[in-house]
Amino acid sequence: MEITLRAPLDMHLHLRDAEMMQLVTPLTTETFSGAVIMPNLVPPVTSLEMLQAYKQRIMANTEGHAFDPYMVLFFKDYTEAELAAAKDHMIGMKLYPAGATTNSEAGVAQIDSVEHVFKMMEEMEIPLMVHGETHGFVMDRESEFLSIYEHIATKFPKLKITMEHITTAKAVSLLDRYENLRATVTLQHLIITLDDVAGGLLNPHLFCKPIAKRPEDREALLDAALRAHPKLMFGSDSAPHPISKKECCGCAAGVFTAPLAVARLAQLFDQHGALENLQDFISENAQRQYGVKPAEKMVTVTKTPFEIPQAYEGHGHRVVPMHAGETLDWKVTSIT
Ligand SMILES: NC(=O)N[C@@H](CC(=O)O)C(=O)O
Ligand SMILES: [Zn+2]
Ligand SMILES: [Zn+2]
Repeated sequence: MEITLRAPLDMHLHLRDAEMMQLVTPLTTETFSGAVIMPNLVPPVTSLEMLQAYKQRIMANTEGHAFDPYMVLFFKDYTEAELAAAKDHMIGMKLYPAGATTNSEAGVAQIDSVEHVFKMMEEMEIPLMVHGETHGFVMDRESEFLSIYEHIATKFPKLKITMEHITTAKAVSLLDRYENLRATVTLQHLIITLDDVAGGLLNPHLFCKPIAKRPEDREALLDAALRAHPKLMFGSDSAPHPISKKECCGCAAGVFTAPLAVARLAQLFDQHGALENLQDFISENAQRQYGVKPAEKMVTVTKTPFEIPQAYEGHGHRVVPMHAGETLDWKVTSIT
């Protein structure tokens, strides 16, 4: 059994910089036609110059694969002139509540203090992407943030807002209530719950922000993905960290899934008899939501064993993927 996917897109991806970027970039550009490149570098991508230089560094590491990096500016209080200059070079701006996740210290402390930026973005048709978590109790952070999404969506009805990496049933239900809200969902949040992270022996390689939630949340996310809800897009949130930052005390948040994402999604959709909806979930929904026309790429995935390595190594780094050492039932077998 096999399926051929046209132009897979990853609408939420961390490629990092320097040696780590050199190691992980080809692992995405091989199987994806395009990806939304998150700007939480150190320091974050906060100017057109930084964004263009970062794009060039990425393009120097695609190993010749056809690939479009959809660049993103780290949200801050920009002037109208700065936004106007950057607009055609980016797919949107990413808002991080200060301190909510990895490298977000330069994020926004008071969201109601930046509404004038939302206004400009709405007028200039610049999409807003959001890491939607409060600083509350870890399991409630996303739910508590939903009223902020509702407030922004209502006050700025023409602003397109992406709820990044949603993890709760309540977030799924917002998609049908607000025209201008859409969302990405990761691979891991369709598969795991908090039990897989911390219910037995602690698994640092499944620790990410937002933390995986309850079985009923996973069910709602999976149901929406399997029926390719038109406002839900695949965004891996593949977030590599060096092994020394994961297997340690004070583990960094982030799950590395880029090299297995397409194969694992095919396995998941097949298990649930929904393979025919994978094309929409992994590409068409994003094309329609963002109006992007991705690079041509046909990726054939076959029901055949795929041994996931214990780690991906190179450029002085070692990164452990999700499902390390396991064998998947599906594998990418041809890319043209
Ligand atoms: N998801 C994560 O757990 N980590 C991401 C940041 C983010 O997307 O919140 C990272 O950059 O490592
Ligand atoms: Zn995030
Ligand atoms: Zn992320």
